Amino acid sequence: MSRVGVVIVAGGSGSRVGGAELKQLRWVAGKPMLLHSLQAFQSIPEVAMVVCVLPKQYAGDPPPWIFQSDPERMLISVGGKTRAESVSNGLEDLPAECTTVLIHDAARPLVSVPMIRRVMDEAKKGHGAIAALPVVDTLKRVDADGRIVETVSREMLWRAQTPQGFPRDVIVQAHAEAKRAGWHAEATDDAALCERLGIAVHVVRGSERALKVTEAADFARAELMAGWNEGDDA
Ligand SMILES: Nc1ccn([C@@H]2O[C@H](COP(=O)(O)OP(=O)(O)OP(=O)(O)O)[C@@H](O)[C@H]2O)c(=O)n1
Ligand SMILES: C[C@](O)(CO)[C@H](O)COP(=O)(O)O
Repeated sequence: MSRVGVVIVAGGSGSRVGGAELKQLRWVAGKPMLLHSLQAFQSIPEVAMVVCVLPKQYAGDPPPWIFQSDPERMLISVGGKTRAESVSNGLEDLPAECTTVLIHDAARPLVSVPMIRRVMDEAKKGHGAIAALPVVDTLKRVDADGRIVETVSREMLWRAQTPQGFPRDVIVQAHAEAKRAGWHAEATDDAALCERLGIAVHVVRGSERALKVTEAADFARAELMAGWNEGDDA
C-alpha cells in the first residue's frame, strides 16, 4: 500500500491579514487554523505522517495545542522565505516510506476529509492532482487605470486550491528543477512547478468551504462557512 505523507505549510507571515498574531495560529470555528487541517489529515488512516512547517521562531517552541493531534504522526519543520521554500523544507523531512505526498495551506482550515480523499485517490493513480473550482463569473482584464481592456473567456478556467497531491518522486524532482532553473521562488502553488516541466496534473472538485484566509475579512467568512453544510459537495 502506498503510504501518504502530508506537508502543511504554515510558515508565512500573513502580511495581508496584518495584526500581532500570525494568521495560521489564530482561532477560527473553535480552534487554531493549523489544528483544523492537522486533525483532518490525521483522521485518514492512510496518512502516515504530517509535517507542519512553522516559522523559525515557532518551530523550536511550538504552540502547545499542536499536540492535540496524534504526536506519533506529526513532525515540525522550519519554514523558508517563500511558500515554495517552506514546501521544499517539509518534503525533505517526510519519512522515506511516504511515496504519495499531499501539500496543503494552513490558511485553508476548512478542508474536508472527502475533498482530501478526492485529491489523494487521484494522485495515487500516478500523476499530480489538485483541488480546484471552475470559474463562474465573467472575467475582465483591466489596465492600470481600472479600465476594461477585454473580457476573458472563463471556459476551461479553474481556481486552484489545496490540497495538491503528487507521487513523491515527481514533486521532489519538480522542486529541484525549479531551484536549478531559478523560478522556484515565484511559484504560488506546487502544480505550477510540474506544469513547467510538462508533468501531468489533473483537477478534482474542490470546495467553497476550503477558502483561503488571505485578508482580515476572511476570518468572518470562514466562521460563516464553518457552519455551512455543503452536503455532497463537501
Ligand atoms: N514563506 C512562506 C509563505 C507562505 N507559507 C504558507 O503558505 C500558505 C499560503 O500562503 P498565504 O495565504 O499567502 O500566507 P502568507 O504568505 O502568510 O500571507 P501573505 O502573503 O499575506 O504574507 C499559508 O498557509 C502560509 O503560512 C509558508 O509556509 N511559508
Ligand atoms: C496554493 C494556493 O493556495 C492555491 O490557491 C495559492 O496559490 C497560494 O497563494 P499565495 O500567493 O501564497 O496566497
